[in-house]
Amino acid sequence: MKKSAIIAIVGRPSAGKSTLMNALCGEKISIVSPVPQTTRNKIKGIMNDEAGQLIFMDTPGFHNSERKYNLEMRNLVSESLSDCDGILYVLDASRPPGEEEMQLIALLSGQKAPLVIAFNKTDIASPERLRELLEESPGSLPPGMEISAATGHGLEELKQALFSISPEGEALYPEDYYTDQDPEFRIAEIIRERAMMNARDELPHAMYVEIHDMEINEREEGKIPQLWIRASVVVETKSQVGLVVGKGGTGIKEIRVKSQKEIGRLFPYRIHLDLRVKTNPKWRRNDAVLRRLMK
Ligand SMILES: Nc1nc2c(ncn2[C@@H]2O[C@H](COP(=O)(O)OP(=O)(O)OP(=O)(O)O)[C@@H](O)[C@H]2O)c(=O)[nH]1
Repeated sequence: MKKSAIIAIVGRPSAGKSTLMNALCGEKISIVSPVPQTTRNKIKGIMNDEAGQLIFMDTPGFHNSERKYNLEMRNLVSESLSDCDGILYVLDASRPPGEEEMQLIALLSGQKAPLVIAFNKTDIASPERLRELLEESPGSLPPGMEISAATGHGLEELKQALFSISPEGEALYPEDYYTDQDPEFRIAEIIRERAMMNARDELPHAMYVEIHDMEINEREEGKIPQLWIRASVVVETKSQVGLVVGKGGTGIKEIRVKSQKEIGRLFPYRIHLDLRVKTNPKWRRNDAVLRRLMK
């Protein structure tokens, strides 16, 4: 009998959860960025294997902070843990463990779901300090496995460990599904990722993408139809608009052209992206916007 499980991925911001999920699922599902805390949503990646199907819920980066934005994140982490069959805890071997790591370990020690622990980034650092930390923790935690999401080291063993904690069952999704995200969401994520790559230091967290309109236009016989998208990069202040637009509009043009190309790889259409930049001051303190972004 095959296995079937929902696995929540937990770990500090930038531990490499998104990179790992992409490596395991073989498709670009959750956005990857060198800036911490880019995963705002509960995104599912689906891995099909001879042994069965694992559905990953990529939880947001866990942050020990009282700010409203981060509190919403923590609630999401706890929510994800309560409706899963197993938990994959990813630790970053290249960073010293801080207060956040201690809190996560405490949170995970109290969970009912079986746990697999992975020390990531072992291509650049040794996980010895993290190993000691787990051994010292009062809860009974399983030993960590050494992996590198970047090089693929240890990923086969990790898959086996995940299947070993998974219950038997029928696959929940057809095998050719790799994500259940809707196209609008994927498009917004691609544009957001592009915009973040272009942005400077403080900007990324102050930005989200809104899709206003999408339309498929049939063209002449024999030509692929056009997918027309109207979207905005939304920032908090006027000065940030300038940063995104860039000198003579070069910044926003680059975001538009590169996003268009990437969206074109996902959908069987010729893509036309109409992209603007607008402001929505203080959106990070606005409950309605936060709820929509975290749906
Ligand atoms: N050297 C090395 N770098 C890695 C590895 N895995 C991830 N990274 C890098 O670490 C950074 C953060 O990776 P992400 O996958 O975005 O991390 P995350 O845990 O999903 O981050 P949040 O979305 O903020 O929670 C990126 O620059 C990755 O390229 C690894 O195994 N080795």
